[in-house]
Amino acid sequence: MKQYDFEDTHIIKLNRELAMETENLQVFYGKNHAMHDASLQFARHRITALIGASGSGKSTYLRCLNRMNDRVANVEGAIMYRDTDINNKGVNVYEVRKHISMVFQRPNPFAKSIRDNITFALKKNGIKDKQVLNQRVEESLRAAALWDEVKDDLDKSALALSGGQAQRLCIARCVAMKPDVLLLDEPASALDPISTAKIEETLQKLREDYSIIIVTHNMQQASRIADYTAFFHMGHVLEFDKTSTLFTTPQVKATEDYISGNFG
Ligand SMILES: Nc1ncnc2c1ncn2[C@@H]1O[C@H](COP(=O)(O)OP(=O)(O)OP(=O)(O)O)[C@@H](O)[C@H]1O
Repeated sequence: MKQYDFEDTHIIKLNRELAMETENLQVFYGKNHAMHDASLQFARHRITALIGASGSGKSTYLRCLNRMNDRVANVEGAIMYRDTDINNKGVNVYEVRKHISMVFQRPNPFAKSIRDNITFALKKNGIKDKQVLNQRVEESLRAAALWDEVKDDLDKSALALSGGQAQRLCIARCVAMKPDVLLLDEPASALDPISTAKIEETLQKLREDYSIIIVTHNMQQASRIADYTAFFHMGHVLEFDKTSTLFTTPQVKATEDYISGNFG
């Protein structure tokens, strides 16, 4: 693999309302220093894509943002959300995840009905009123662009859905809890192009109400949907800019090589 200067970086600061930001985030898996000094800002109600080669640390970074790495890694530095450093060990992780919610690469619906997939967490959080629950089911399925396809099958098993529908159900399940930030780890990589297009459309609509951070291997996807893009390389964030700028006039050699396919 080509060697790049990790000091050669271009990270813009955002002059707008932030959803969250990290300051000097470091991640260690035992002795493996997997993320170095990552300082990034995420704009509110915008989509930010995290791109980079396999093993560059995108998922490691994303998982820190709602404390999913707690049991597997040592995470240092600040993760600021609404004036609170949520990397502080005293912070209630379950509360954090109500605000900052994660959708995984493989759709993972519960072996329950479509309706129960959505209402499960709501009920656990004390919402019992049937009318409120029904309303939340419809709202979140609509937000995830799934309502029209499943409205007559709400009591059927979620396991009968196609991969693309199941992934949109997982998005609806997150949205039902009304989080602030949605983290998505390659949500379309296991899906066919039509389902991928639906997910992209869904994310673009969701941007009106949510701040979205998405890991993707697919540079076309990043350029289609993301307002901002961060380029990761070997555990370093080397470039962060508006997506259109990063893809047309990258400032860092490693980014330029990566997006032009001249990498590795
Ligand atoms: N749970 C873990 N335990 C130990 N090491 C890990 C763990 N998860 C990731 N790593 C290591 O951290 C580094 C970054 O991996 P990570 O999965 O974050 O990269 P990535 O850019 O998301 O890759 P991919 O695109 O293949 O998912 C790699 O060296 C990987 O081996």
